[in-house]
Amino acid sequence: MSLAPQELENSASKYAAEAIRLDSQGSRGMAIQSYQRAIEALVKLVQIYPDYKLNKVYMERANAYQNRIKALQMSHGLDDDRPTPIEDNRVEPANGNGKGSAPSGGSGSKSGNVETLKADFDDLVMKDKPKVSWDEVIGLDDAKRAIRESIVYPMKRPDLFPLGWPRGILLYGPPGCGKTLLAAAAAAEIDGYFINVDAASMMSKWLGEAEKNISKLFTMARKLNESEGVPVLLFIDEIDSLLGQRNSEVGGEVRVKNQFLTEMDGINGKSKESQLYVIGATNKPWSLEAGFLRRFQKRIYVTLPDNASRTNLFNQYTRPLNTESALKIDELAKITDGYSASDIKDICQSVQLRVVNELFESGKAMEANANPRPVGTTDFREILKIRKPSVSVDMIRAYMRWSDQFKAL
Ligand SMILES: Nc1ncnc2c1ncn2[C@@H]1O[C@H](COP(=O)(O)OP(=O)(O)OP(=O)(O)O)[C@@H](O)[C@H]1O
Repeated sequence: MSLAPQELENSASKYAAEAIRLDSQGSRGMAIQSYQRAIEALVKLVQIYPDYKLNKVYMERANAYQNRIKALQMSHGLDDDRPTPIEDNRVEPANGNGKGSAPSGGSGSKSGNVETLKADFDDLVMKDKPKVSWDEVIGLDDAKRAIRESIVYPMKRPDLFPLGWPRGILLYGPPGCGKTLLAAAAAAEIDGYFINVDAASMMSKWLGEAEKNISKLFTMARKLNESEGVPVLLFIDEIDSLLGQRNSEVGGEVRVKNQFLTEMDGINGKSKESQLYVIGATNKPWSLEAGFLRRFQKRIYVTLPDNASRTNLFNQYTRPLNTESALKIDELAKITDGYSASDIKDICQSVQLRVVNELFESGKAMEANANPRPVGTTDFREILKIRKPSVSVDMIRAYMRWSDQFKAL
């Protein structure tokens, strides 16, 4: 999660803690105001980032605060002097600032019987059998080979690996270059389960103790592997946030980190029968410390696409579009040096939107058989004027420097 949502989340959490404190002191009016602010921050978060994995949790919290406001208003109408009790059925605010309990509605209120809310850990964990083929992952030949060598071959012929093989793989590099796709393709090739979690959500204040989440996650992956007898690939995105400054609790980071290292040791020390792999992904490899890196014996740089890959990406993402026959894909590849694969996908989408908008603006969109005109090289040039690469040259230099020192294929 980038900075802005983190700030919103922090502010929601701050208002909620304040509301609960005021509530427990019987300051009804002020508590209501703070609950209201917490709700506003949560709702904003969900609106701005509609796909974020924690949204369900946020909405549940917002509903709980809303119910508490109703309960407070109701009891206010009934009896001015008696504060609504909130002692019963308390819910610890997840991990957060630990300043108080989440509202329960309390036995004294008529309508505010808010259920005990537990953020649902399972909501964060997407378990899937992906159908991504290696061909869909454009370029990245070194990364594909390294993943095949460490996951696919040992899977197929474990007898050829008497000394064991690595179970931890780190994919690092700029955002939007295919880390997730690569991991999904590996899971597809071995016909395994792909568990996709993002470490930043696991560290969220709203989800209970982060180290317990880590332990639940590994237990779940182990059980799945043992019970179904199929390989399990645990993909942990933004793995650097396990070390992060987000956990405000003193000592929290250390416990999370230690829990993770212990779990990784468990996996690396496993017998040949175990088919559990951990692929960690990060855009900030430099924030990982030595203990972490040691557990990922393979460290693979997932780079920006080169010229040939950009050509293939443009081919892939313009295929479903109606393009002019003279579309110069080679030129597009040349002028997009420095753009990520996901930038290129976005650019193709923007070009299509441009011609669709044109059609609507012409007033003809709803006429029978009305279609946008084909997209051409000029459309791409126009979009590129206003769409800069999402990764800076300085960032790329930083990845290369880090690679020189820590890459391990
Ligand atoms: N190498 C690639 N080949 C084809 N499409 C790609 C490639 N890399 C990225 N894309 C497109 O961009 C989208 C985002 O890429 P993906 O999520 O795999 O990147 P990532 O490196 O994991 O990024 P992040 O660091 O932001 O998680 C993909 O769903 C895919 O559509």
